[in-house]
Amino acid sequence: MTDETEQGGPADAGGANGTARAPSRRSVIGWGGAGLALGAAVAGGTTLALRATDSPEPAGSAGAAVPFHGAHQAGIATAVPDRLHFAAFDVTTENRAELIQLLKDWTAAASLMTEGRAVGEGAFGGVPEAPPDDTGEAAGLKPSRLTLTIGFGPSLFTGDAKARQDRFGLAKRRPGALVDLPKFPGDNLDPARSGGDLCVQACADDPQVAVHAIRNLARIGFGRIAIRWSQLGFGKTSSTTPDAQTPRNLFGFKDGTRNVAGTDTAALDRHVWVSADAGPDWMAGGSYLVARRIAMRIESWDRTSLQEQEDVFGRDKGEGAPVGKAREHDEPFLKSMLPASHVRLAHPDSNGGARMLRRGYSYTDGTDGLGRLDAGLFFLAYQHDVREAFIPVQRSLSRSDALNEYIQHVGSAVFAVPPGVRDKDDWWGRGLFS
Ligand SMILES: C=CC1=C(C)c2cc3[nH]c(cc4nc(cc5[nH]c(cc1n2)c(C)c5CCC(=O)O)C(CCC(=O)O)=C4C)c(C)c3C=C
Ligand SMILES: [Fe+2]
Repeated sequence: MTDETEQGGPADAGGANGTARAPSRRSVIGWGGAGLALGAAVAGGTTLALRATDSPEPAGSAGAAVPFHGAHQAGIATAVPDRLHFAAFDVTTENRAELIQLLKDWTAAASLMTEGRAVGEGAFGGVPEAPPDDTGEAAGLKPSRLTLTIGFGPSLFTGDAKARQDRFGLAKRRPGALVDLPKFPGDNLDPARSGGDLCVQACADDPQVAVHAIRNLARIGFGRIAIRWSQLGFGKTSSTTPDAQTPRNLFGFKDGTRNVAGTDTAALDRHVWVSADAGPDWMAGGSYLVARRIAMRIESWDRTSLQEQEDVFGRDKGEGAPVGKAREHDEPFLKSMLPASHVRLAHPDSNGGARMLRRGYSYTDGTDGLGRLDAGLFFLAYQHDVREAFIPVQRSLSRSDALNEYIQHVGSAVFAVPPGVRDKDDWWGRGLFS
């Protein structure tokens, strides 16, 4: 497992999902302007030569690269960069071989982009008659700790919405844990912001790097997939690095205080990674992701007294300490909190020990027609089984949480997130299709 700090990871670049040094995209594209030279460099392992000629930033900087290959996909337990572009896709081809080829093409592109390299033969200097392989807007930008994480939605295993046939022969391979989420009280889900056959989570320090990654994957998939919905996020609301300062959500509270840490291998094994005996084989080392777009009623909240705000969460607003305690990381005493307080209801002791790794982001999409901020939390949580974590916790929150007066769930999706891509011969989803 990674041993990262919020600023980056170990100084060596070799470990699985650690943070590595990498060149700027401009320098690679400069080399790769000769097209074939870049292809050869990437395929033939002249990575070191490319790195040596560049002047990489120190490994701890925001410009560093996070290794793409490893036992687990990067973007789960790795440090959370500040920007997100999340996309859910519908698979439009009905052809299994085309879907497999897409996943191979995506893997190759993702591996390059996370290293700070351009897709294929780059954005410039190629054949004038053809569109360039890369769209170019990330040229000259650092890798920015870009992580790309793929997931497979329930609908991939059951066919398209109209016919419900088994398009890709995957029905028997659907994990028991990949259940459709139930409707919870208060849900006001927009189908146009929900579901998806595939998802890709792009996290990076630079929003342009994250957007470039999703844009290029969508472009590569043209004719085989179509974007169903996507979500931009900023200001991570939970970190996986407890030694760093806890970020604040749009209600002004520290969020992620008691999150699963990316360095806590025991908690990750127990609560986040799918174990080998849980089945199916192809999910061992993977995880299940729940994504919820949760609108936050900012104006109502801003007119609420400080006391009420603190009662809602069961923590104080400044320090983030639980009720009756002085420091943020003091152990909460649940009975001293109001029964409807968010932390009391969400705490593992109220949910049979259930935990999940949260790595959500704030979002704002301007204002609605009534002058209210269209803003909220894009909640992302990884767990080994949604039936044991998100579903029971959300069932309890949706019934009783005092926070419900100020929030509404408006989008929802669940995905099986396979284990990591082991090496350059491996590809996203190989286990599922083998
Ligand atoms: C179903 C899971 C959860 C949803 C949905 C959810 C929404 C949500 N949460 C906040 C703000 C905070 N949540 C905090 C703690 C917390 N929340 C969940 C789960 C869900 N939250 C858990 C499991 C926990 C940890 C409980 C514990 O172990 O004590 C906190 C407190 C700080 C912290 O520990 O992270 C805040 C603040 C918002 C605003 C929100 C929806 C918009
Ligand atoms: Fe919460």
